[in-house]
Amino acid sequence: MGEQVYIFDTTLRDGEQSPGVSLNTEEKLRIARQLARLNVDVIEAGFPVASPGDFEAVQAIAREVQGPVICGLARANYADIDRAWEALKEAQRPRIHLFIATSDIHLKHKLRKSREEVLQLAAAAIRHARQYTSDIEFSAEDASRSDINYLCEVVEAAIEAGATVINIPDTVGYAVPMEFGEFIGTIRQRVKNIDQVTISVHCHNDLGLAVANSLAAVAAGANQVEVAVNGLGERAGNAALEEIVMALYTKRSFYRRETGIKYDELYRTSRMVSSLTGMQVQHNKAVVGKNAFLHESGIHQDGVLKERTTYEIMNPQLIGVPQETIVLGKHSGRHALRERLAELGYMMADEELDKAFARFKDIADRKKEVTDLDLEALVKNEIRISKDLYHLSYLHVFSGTNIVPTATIGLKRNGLKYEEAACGDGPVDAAYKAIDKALGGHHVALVDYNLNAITGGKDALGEVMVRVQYKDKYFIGRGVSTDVIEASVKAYLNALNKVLQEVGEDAL
Ligand SMILES: CC(=O)SCCNC(=O)CCNC(=O)[C@H](O)C(C)(C)COP(=O)(O)OP(=O)(O)OC[C@H]1O[C@@H](n2cnc3c(N)ncnc32)[C@H](O)[C@@H]1OP(=O)(O)O
Ligand SMILES: CC(C)C(=O)C(=O)O
Repeated sequence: MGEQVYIFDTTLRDGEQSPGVSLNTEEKLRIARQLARLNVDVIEAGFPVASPGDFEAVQAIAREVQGPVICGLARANYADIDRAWEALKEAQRPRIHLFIATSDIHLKHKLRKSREEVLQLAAAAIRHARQYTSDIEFSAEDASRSDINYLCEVVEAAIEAGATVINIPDTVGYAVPMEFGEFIGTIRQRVKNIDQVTISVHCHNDLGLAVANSLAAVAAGANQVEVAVNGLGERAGNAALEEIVMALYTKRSFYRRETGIKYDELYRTSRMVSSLTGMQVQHNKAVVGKNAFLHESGIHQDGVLKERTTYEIMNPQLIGVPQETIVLGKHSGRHALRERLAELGYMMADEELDKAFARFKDIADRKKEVTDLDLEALVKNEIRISKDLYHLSYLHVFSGTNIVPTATIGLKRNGLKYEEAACGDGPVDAAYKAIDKALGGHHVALVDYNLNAITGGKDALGEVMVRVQYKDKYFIGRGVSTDVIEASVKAYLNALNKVLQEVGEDAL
């Protein structure tokens, strides 16, 4: 096979810039460990100067995760670079990723600097970073809307100053494939010593072209692609890791390039990231969507039964889609549960498995068969790392036609009981108001409420996901039960517990 294309994963940095996504350090560590198992080449762990939480997560990943290069983002200024290095310095293979915009629109309105000033800033920042490490990536933000002559000048200066990876981002997803391929080709032709560095691309999906543009760049000679699991990222997201990897593999006779990715970890990684970020994967999403390997119509089913490849260009087993050979129900034990959860991407410590097992048995008593979707719903809360302060002791709700919905709630915290009652527009509203009163009021706003039936049938589990906001931070809470009011209460309490765990009593 041909030359390698390096997979640079930015789920933990640009991916976390998805509106509404906020991961804590433990959750980021879990994702980073899984990315290492997937064998990505680079993990962009965060933007250390952005917040103490970001710094802590990058430092924890740099200390623990071996194998991939661990990268931290910094603007082209010394304070950002010093902070990034402080977080990265214990990594086995650290990389500082510096960026500054090169398009006139960004220079004029955002940076308020001349072309010459930006070129000098970029070069000085790279020289400053070089004192810490020889692995320096430089990104020309908004490259695809930059004047190509100026862009080539900046890239040349960046290489001269010591950058070892040159990243050409399509920051606002403005490029189209043929144009972007030619753009990369021009940079390769014009820039002195470009063959001495890795050429990277970072494409956004504003026009739905992030994957197509990245592949066009690979065909034109780029050898690093920046991606995020499930296509997460700012606005419409980044190029989806699983789509790039499987396109390069499936069309290897065309691209003649390879990645080091362990394909059978792809599905697991997608599930884990979806659970931890709360960003659901759309059913018809390529490669990892629920429908990606389902065949609905008769002619297709007939074809697949005769020969799978009539309608499948990828083998679901290759990417680790679990094959359901064991039916989980009330007679199943811990081993079967652990195995199935691992197949779904949930590697559980013994204590977590015990909790999940107890919840599984509870549900299995009420449902004949516990499906993969039920299981995921059950364990999602177990793997969102948080220590609950308030626990639900009891819930009574009166609701119906022509009566005012009323809820009574009993909560426990450190052995103390908190009980309150409230009326509301509906039973969920009443229960939430009762919780708010029991906590003595708080400064957290409910911004999103979603109720899903996990599987069909009368005995379906209801999964409620809420998103709450405290200042500029979002927290996701989940609750699962065969009773949707109980699921709603659990979800809200789960979110409030997370706020309290991270922010402390100031939130009250
Ligand atoms: C394309 C991308 O995805 S870039 C990464 C985006 N990610 C983030 O922004 C992470 C979250 N951000 C944050 O927490 C904050 O924006 C911080 C902590 C990074 C900076 O906060 P603040 O210092 O308050 O600055 P603020 O964000 O309001 O403005 C950005 C400043 O950085 C400057 N700047 C922006 N990019 C760069 C750069 N690459 N190099 C140097 N300066 C830059 C802007 O011109 C502006 O400067 P000004 O204050 O002189 O006008
Ligand atoms: C920092 C750079 C690589 C970026 O995220 C972008 O340009 O979108």
